[in-house]
Amino acid sequence: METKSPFLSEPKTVSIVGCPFRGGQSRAGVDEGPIYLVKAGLVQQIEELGWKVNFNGHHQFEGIEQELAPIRDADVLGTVKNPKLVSRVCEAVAKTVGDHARKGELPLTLGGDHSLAMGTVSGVFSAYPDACLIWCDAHADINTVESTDSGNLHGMPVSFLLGIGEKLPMFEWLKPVLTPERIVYIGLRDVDKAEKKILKDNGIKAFSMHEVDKYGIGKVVEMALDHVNPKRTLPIHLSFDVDALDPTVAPSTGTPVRGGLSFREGHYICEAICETGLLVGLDIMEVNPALPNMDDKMSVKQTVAIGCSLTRASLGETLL
Ligand SMILES: NC(=[NH2+])NCCC[C@H](N)C(=O)O
Ligand SMILES: [Mn+2]
Ligand SMILES: [Mn+2]
Repeated sequence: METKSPFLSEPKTVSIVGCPFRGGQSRAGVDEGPIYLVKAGLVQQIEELGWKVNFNGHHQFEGIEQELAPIRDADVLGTVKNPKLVSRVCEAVAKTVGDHARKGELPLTLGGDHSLAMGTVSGVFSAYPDACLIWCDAHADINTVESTDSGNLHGMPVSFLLGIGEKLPMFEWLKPVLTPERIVYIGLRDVDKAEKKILKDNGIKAFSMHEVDKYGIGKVVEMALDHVNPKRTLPIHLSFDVDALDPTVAPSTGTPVRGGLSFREGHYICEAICETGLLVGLDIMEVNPALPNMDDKMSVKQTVAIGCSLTRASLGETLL
């Protein structure tokens, strides 16, 4: 770890924000993701790369969950599921992540489902308003309240961050911190029809698996950075949904889609972003240790290990 960050304080510190949360989607188990990642030794692995690590236990959302329990079954607005719960949790995450970022620490958020990115991106962009966002995912997660078929908020965080679509009253706290030219996608291959239109109408740059096949991952990451960060001066937030990887590589996730990134392609993205020296925020999302089924311990081990190795690659682990 020789490079000195223009943004982070010394000694370089990672603050882990463990988010055992699943309210943005319907499959049980994704709330166990952060617990498994830490149990696999992630704290020590990051320390071995030369970082100071803050981790004081996972975020406790019980207070919020209990307080909202009486409205639990009624927490639906139109088609949108759990909007009050997701909003309250993301608001808390935004505050925690923002506080770490303002102190010059690098917040590492362990999901939990990808709705949490409303919190992580809000938090990081409150500290770095000119930051850019690199979103690695099979999905665009840019459905709006109007366009969603599933009603799951983990399919909508990007539209909320951009401030497009109908604004739900409980998300009053969430400011549109993101602009369309400051986000770029890598790995897309399961984008809803309405989402394709949103991407097009807003001129949002995306490198799908088609572009990864066509140009190779090296060129794709270079083009993605050229788009959001042409002079390589702006802070970078990387939000990595493990379903960006092929299901043969990362099987334990809620919405797997075949034809994804290889093991190396996924890690290359993290390594190349690390090499810029501009990373200020990182999310590792959608690791679900209850999938594909309770008996498949090998798949869980493999996916948790990849959550850890993607993190290490983002934080300076090199092959040589
Ligand atoms: N973070 C995720 N895994 N998102 C999957 C979203 C799938 C689908 N587009 C939806 O809106 O529900
Ligand atoms: Mn996804
Ligand atoms: Mn996602």
